[in-house]
Amino acid sequence: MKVTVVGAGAVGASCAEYIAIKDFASEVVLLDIKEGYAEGKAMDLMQCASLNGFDTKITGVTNDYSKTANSDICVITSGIPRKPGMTREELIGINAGIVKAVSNSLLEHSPNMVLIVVSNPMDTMTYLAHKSLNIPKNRIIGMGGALDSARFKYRLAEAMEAPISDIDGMVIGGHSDKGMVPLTSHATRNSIRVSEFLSEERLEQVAADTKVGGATLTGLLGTSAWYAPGAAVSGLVQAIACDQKKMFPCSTFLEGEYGLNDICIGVPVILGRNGIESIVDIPLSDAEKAHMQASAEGVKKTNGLLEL
Ligand SMILES: NC(=O)C1=CN([C@@H]2O[C@H](COP(=O)(O)OP(=O)(O)OC[C@H]3O[C@@H](n4cnc5c(N)ncnc54)[C@H](O)[C@@H]3O)[C@@H](O)[C@H]2O)C=CC1
Ligand SMILES: O=C([O-])CC(=O)C(=O)O
Repeated sequence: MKVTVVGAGAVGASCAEYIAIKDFASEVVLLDIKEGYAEGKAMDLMQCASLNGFDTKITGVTNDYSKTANSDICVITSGIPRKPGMTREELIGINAGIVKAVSNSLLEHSPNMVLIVVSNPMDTMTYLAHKSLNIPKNRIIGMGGALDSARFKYRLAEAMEAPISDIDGMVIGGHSDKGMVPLTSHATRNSIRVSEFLSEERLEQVAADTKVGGATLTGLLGTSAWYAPGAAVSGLVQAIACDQKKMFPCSTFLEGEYGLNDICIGVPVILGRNGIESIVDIPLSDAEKAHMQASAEGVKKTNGLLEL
């Protein structure tokens, strides 16, 4: 199983590290445009192998796509991250060109790849990949919901003073400060609805904190987060590589599902060897449906800025 990660920056390197530590891939190729950077990150990570006990071979290359040839899974993390006070949508001007060029180069060398798009604004970058590559939609996946759901569970556990392993919950919708739809009515602690433990006001606060999870970290760090993003990507890569048929909310091209068309946005999907094996239709409350609709309008507005 060969995995390529483009962008050896904060998220790309974190993702490569988690993939290696989980030890399910034979090879990870890190590619970056900055001379020597991916080679350096790969060497540093390989020097963790004997310490962390993995056999995954990590190599780094400077913009040489021939070394990515025949990858089963490719991940795009290349592009600029936001700074405090910015929205993800403001990154479109620089990142759209990068994502378009990188996704085309990847496809040229790995015609059967499953592609995971991470660069922001992620739903729009996933849509851009879908429009530019002309490959089956099940092979293009945007990562956002897996991370947002992890942050939702973190906030729920914090509010309940419970261990995170007790909590289950999911965030769908656009991966943006306003567009996320935390599915509070479906969230549970050991199968008991969270509304049994927390007041409506506290649950609203949990949802609000979840939605600005990325912005909060950007304010603290001066750039956006990388540990949980890297871990979330590695979870998707593992589900595909190991054909796990696990459910994650991911950005995928919709054709009528959830009443939406011609958009990539986060919905629950089953991930396996074919990428998106199926889209899962779950019942939403009227409020959740309205949030999803508003979220889709926001994503479509950003998509409108693309030169397709
Ligand atoms: N979807 C999600 O949940 C998340 C998305 N992100 C996004 O991921 C992206 C990367 O974030 P970081 O890793 O923190 O940024 P970073 O600046 O640490 O790394 C980005 C890397 O991309 C490289 N790069 C730029 N243009 C390239 C090209 N044409 N080809 C190959 N490499 C190129 C840069 O040299 C740099 O090393 C950002 O757009 C950020 O907003 C970050 C976290 C979560
Ligand atoms: O906040 C950002 O810009 C990066 C990101 O998407 C996240 O961490 O959720």
